[in-house]
Amino acid sequence: MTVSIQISHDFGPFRLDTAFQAGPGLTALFGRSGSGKTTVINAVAGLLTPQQGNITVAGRVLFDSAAGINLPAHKRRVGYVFQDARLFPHMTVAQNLRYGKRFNHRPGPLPESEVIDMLGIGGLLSRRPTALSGGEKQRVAIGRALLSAPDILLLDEPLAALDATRKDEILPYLERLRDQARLPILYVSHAMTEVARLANTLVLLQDGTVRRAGPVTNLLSDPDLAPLIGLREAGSILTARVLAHHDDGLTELQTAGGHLHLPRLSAATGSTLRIRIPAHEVMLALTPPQGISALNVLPAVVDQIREGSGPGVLLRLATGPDYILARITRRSATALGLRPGTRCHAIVKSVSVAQGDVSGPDQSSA
Ligand SMILES: Nc1ncnc2c1ncn2[C@@H]1O[C@H](COP(=O)(O)OP(=O)(O)OP(=O)(O)O)[C@@H](O)[C@H]1O
Repeated sequence: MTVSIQISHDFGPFRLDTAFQAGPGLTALFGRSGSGKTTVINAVAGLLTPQQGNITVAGRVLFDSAAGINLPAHKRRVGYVFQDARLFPHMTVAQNLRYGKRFNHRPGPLPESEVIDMLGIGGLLSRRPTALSGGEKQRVAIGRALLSAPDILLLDEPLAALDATRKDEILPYLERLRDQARLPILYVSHAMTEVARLANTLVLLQDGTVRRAGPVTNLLSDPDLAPLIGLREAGSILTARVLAHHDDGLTELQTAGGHLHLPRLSAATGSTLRIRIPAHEVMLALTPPQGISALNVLPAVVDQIREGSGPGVLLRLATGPDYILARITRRSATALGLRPGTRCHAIVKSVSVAQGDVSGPDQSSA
């Protein structure tokens, strides 16, 4: 494993007791405010010395309390990007980027020209930070971190200070970073939409401990974890391939469980996409629905049912080898007689789309 973390620290009222491993690609640390996400990445960066534990990144031991190893922050080879970009205001973008290279003589994961290209900051090089939007500042901060030749990137809610439009603007750059940077990324967030779009691996933190860690697809389709993720945000992600762009303005996607039709997408035929199906956007029918306007109906088998204390139930449905989550009322589940093994049809009312495979290009060989 590329990253291995096992740390304990007692702050008095709050105790962190966290262990997880992460492979290449983007690992999201997700949890409510105060669950310990920033404390974990501060420990990796060397900004906090845990009372006990060990941290290894790309084969280098950064911290091992038993062996008395505690590398200082500047020797850890971490690139840290904070919520606010923290660029040097008196320097141009080019000088800020070069600053990243100042303290190391090793080649970075990507050459400078590729970093500039990947982050789309070539046109900004002579500007000062005051002349940049929030999203542009964050892209420069990521570039500066990458050029310091890190073994790992730590991103602490890099979109938190941006409005919705700026967030949408920067997300495709983060997808490219995930797919092209060739180094592990720990990404702190409490926004499930970002996590679903970007993560390969998910670490769910609750009160300082890891509730679950694993591939994002598995965790997001687990009904037992939905209350922790947030019932309104619950939903599964799948990989889909663009099959065709039709003349009537629809794009046809192939998932392992069947075909979906969405309003025209710009992605090329044959490309792979990551799609998210929110649980509350799925309806169920026992027979193939007829006479309805919904285009997207997948044959499914009920795999798991989770009842909560409210009026809703969560169902995990197998659609081929994939799983999707559906949230319907307990009354409907009873009326339809749903139980594990029931064959049904999932009517998918809306789907959101992002670039990239759910497993990530690096994970296939992991
Ligand atoms: N130096 C410290 N001294 C005492 N308590 C601390 C210290 N650093 C963090 N904590 C406590 O540890 C807990 C976890 O904080 P942390 O910032 O890691 O949470 P988080 O999940 O990143 O939250 P948020 O999403 O709000 O940023 C909090 O209760 C915080 O008050």
